[in-house]
Amino acid sequence: MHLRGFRIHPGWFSAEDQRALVADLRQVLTKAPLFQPITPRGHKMSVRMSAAGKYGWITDRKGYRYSKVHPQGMHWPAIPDRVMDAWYALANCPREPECCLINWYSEDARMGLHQDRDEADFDCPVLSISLGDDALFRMGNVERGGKTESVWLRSGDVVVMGGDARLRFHGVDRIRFGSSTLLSKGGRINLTLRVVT
Ligand SMILES: O=C(O)CCC(=O)C(=O)O
Ligand SMILES: [Fe+2]
Repeated sequence: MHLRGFRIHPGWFSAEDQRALVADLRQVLTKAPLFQPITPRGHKMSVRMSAAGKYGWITDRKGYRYSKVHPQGMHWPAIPDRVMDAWYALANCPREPECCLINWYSEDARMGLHQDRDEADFDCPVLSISLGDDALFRMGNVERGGKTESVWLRSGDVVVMGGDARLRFHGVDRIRFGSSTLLSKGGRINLTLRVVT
């Protein structure tokens, strides 16, 4: 995909680092369990979510927003150091991420085209880490509609979406269930690091 501000770092996390990262995330998820997000219109999203950091991104009947607390009321756990390392190495941004959103895709999960625009500072990129099964990622335009381009993201890949790519519509059409052995039950985890305020 040739788009200014969109960079894929294939296999940035080694197989060993990916396993360590999954162990880190298991710790996070015991403190902040995955939940089923509901859109403001009342539809269940097919991914399950949680977060680490000062803020998590949540959605329910009241709307999309960043929140300092999990839907069950607790604060979010700290962002694992291994995740922060990717930000320091690749984000090229003087600010620290305030949210590590965790999306868990089971066999039939997908994510419709959307913009990430609930953050205050669009000069900072969104950094995305893929773990587990391959995902067909689609990138569109700053407005809905028009031509899109797709790319398969694999376990260990890190994507930086900044500059011209920061406010483009994007989504995940599907995962290739069982394509990776990283997660014992299959599926995919995506982490996105965001500067929120
Ligand atoms: O799962 C992905 O690769 C993308 C996730 C995403 O776009 C988001 O969480 O806003
Ligand atoms: Fe997004």
